[in-house]
Formats: sequence, C-alpha cells, structure tokens
Amino acid sequence: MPGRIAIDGPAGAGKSTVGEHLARRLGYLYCDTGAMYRAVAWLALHRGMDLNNGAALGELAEKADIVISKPQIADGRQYTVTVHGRDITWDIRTSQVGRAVSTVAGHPEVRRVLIQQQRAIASKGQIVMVGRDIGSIVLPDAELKLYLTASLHERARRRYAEMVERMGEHNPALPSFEEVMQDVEKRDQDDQANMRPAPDAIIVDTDHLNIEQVLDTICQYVEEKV
Ligand SMILES: Nc1ncnc2c1ncn2[C@@H]1O[C@H](COP(=O)(O)OP(=O)(O)OP(=O)(O)O)[C@@H](O)[C@H]1O
Ligand SMILES: Nc1ccn([C@@H]2O[C@H](COP(=O)(O)O)[C@@H](O)[C@H]2O)c(=O)n1
Repeated sequence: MPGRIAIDGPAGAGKSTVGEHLARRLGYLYCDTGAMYRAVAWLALHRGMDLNNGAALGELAEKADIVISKPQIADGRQYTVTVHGRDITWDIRTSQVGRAVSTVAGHPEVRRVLIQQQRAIASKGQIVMVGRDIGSIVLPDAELKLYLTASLHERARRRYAEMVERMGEHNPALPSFEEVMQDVEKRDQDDQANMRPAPDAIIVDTDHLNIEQVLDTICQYVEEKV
C-alpha cells in the first residue's frame, strides 16, 4: 500500500471530500493543509495584522498554537481546528478568510513554517495529505501522487450547490452563482504561483465523475501500487 498519498488540485476540485473518504477507507490519517493556511490567515485577520508583511506572518505561523484534531462535534465538520484553544473550525471557512488566505499563503516565510509542520505530520506515513503543492514540494517522495481537476464552471457549480445546501436557497446572504464563480476564478489566479502539480502526478479529471466514481478511480491507482 502506498504510505503517503498526495492529492493536489485547484479550489473545488474535490480534494477534501475525496481525501477524507479515501483516508477513512484505508484507515489512514487525513491532513488538509489548506486548513493550516486558513488558520494562519484567520489569526492574522483577528489580530488586525498587515497581510503584506511576510516576516511578521511567518513569525505568527511559527508561534501560533494551531491544532487540527478529530471532529469533537457532529456538525458536518471534517476535523476540529483550534488556535490557542479557541474553536475556529467554521471561522476559517468565511469568505473574509477565503479572500485573505492566498495572500497569506503567498509569503515564503509562511510556507517555510507550514511545509516543515506538514512534513512532520506526514513523517509516520499512512497519510492522505491534500493541498496545492504536496506532491511537488511537501512530499516529493510520496508513493502516490494525484492531481484532481475539473472545469471552472463545474467547480463553481459544486461550491454553489454546497452553499445552497448549507445556507438555504432563499437566504439573502447567499451569493449568486456568478459571484461564486468569480471567487473561484480569483483564487485560481492568486494561487497560481504556489500551485505546483508534480510532474509525476496522475491527473484525474473529475468533470464527469461523481464522488463515488472519483474514489473508485483513485482506489484502482492505490491497488496498482500494492
Ligand atoms: N466529483 C464530484 N462531483 C460532484 N460534487 C463533488 C465532487 N467532488 C466534490 N464535490 C463537491 O464539491 C464541493 C467542493 O469539494 P471539496 O471541498 O472537496 O473541494 P476542494 O478541492 O477541497 O476545494 P478547496 O481547495 O476550495 O477546499 C463539495 O461540496 C463536494 O461535496
Ligand atoms: N498546500 C497548500 C494548501 C493551501 N494553500 C493555500 O490555502 C488556501 C486555502 O486552501 P483550501 O484547500 O482550503 O481552499 C488556498 O487557496 C491556497 O492559497 C496553499 O498555498 N498550499
């Protein structure tokens, strides 16, 4: 069995959903590195920090007591995220954090700290780690590397459907489909510099596959590695 499975891809490609299911099927640890960048971004916003100050944000990432653990509350969360003991699991999903996170993640000082932490988390093996640069930078020796993708329209459609489900169709705070698509497109652009598909990653185009089909496809690649 491949000990370390890296899953990368753009926003809304299905990395977290598929990564969590796959980890559960295999009995592996699941690590969503996006949550780590989001937690740092949340803390920076919470403290009113300058998002362009890479050195200060790197120090923040280094000193922050960010803990990602198994979900303690059954409210649809994949995991619980705390910063200095405060539960910020849902706070890191707000659009305010979504708009700030790429800027924070773009600083090499922040990446250096979080990449080191991610390598430490993965050091015991038996892990499914999802993000943008896992197969290329964080774990270049991962035994299996996958790159999930889908068209911009399909990824925005999924994100919008998720919001309708969570917020309700008639919620005045629900953004329009066009706004959601613009947000996804903007994050694609902002993440471009740190979005590094590994040259040896298997590309899985999920446009016409449902979650179960994506999982089955990936499980075939896992079996081939056995
Ligand atoms: N193959 C699929 N078909 C239909 N819906 C999907 C598929 N994969 C994921 N989804 C749905 O699309 C939404 C986005 O998926 P998910 O959050 O896993 O993406 P992600 O790649 O982790 O995105 P991000 O990087 O923004 O966190 C979720 O609501 C999920 O249920
Ligand atoms: N390996 C990674 C993972 C994430 N990022 C940055 O974090 C943002 C949030 O990630 P989500 O998967 O939760 O959407 C993402 O847009 C990137 O800016 C990263 O740089 N590297």
